[in-house]
Amino acid sequence: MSSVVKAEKITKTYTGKGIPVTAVNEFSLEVQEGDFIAIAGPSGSGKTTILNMIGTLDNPSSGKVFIGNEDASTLPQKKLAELRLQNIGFIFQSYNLIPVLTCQENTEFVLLLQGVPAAERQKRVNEILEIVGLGGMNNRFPRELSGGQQQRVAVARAIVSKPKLVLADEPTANLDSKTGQALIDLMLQLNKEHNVTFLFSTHDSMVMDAAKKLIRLKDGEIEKIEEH
Ligand SMILES: Nc1ncnc2c1ncn2[C@@H]1O[C@H](COP(=O)(O)OP(=O)(O)OP(=O)(O)O)[C@@H](O)[C@H]1O
Repeated sequence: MSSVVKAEKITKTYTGKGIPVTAVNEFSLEVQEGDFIAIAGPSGSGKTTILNMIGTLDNPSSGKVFIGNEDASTLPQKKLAELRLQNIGFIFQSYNLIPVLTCQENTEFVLLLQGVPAAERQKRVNEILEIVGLGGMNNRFPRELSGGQQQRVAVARAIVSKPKLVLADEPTANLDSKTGQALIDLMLQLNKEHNVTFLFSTHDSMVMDAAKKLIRLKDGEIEKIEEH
């Protein structure tokens, strides 16, 4: 199995005005193709900080992140942005849909950035909206969708470019338990049938139960790893 991303003893220390805060301390993880991993821990334990560093949205204070075999710290910004665009899909807790764009436009945004031609974009968007259960809703705006449907658009947008890895920061946090379970089932299906690799942060016991590997975090450090 090949390594999708690897974190090697990544540490993040925030040095604001007061005392420096070490949010994450020497966290290491290798994510392999096909993994379905959750990072769980109390509020403030460093989950989001870890995902941001693994997604190369934020730099570690020390330690290294590898995307495939590339050491992210040695790459120029432009190359890093390209590598991120080609390899990683993001699902944020707050959906982060663009309100003035329709489902179709929100979903195809990454494909536009990748220079995929219009006909191919249309085909892929239709396919993916069907997969996430939003077939035919291409022209709806986010405000015309429920929270669960908006989260599905966020999932569609994250997977439409067929990234190697999807990073999902508390994807079920704003959903009721039924909608949350449906979203987990969808991600499990994508993992099984389309070999999409997932790394979550979560407080949600349903996500923890679904995870094949569960990393319990405490005060920025790994407390325990459970394999299911
Ligand atoms: N930009 C920042 N500046 C200073 N401290 C920060 C910053 N971002 C996060 N922190 C601190 O780092 C620690 C870890 O935060 P992080 O958001 O990663 O936790 P989390 O586990 O994702 O929490 P939650 O479950 O509440 O989202 C917290 O103590 C937080 O206050």
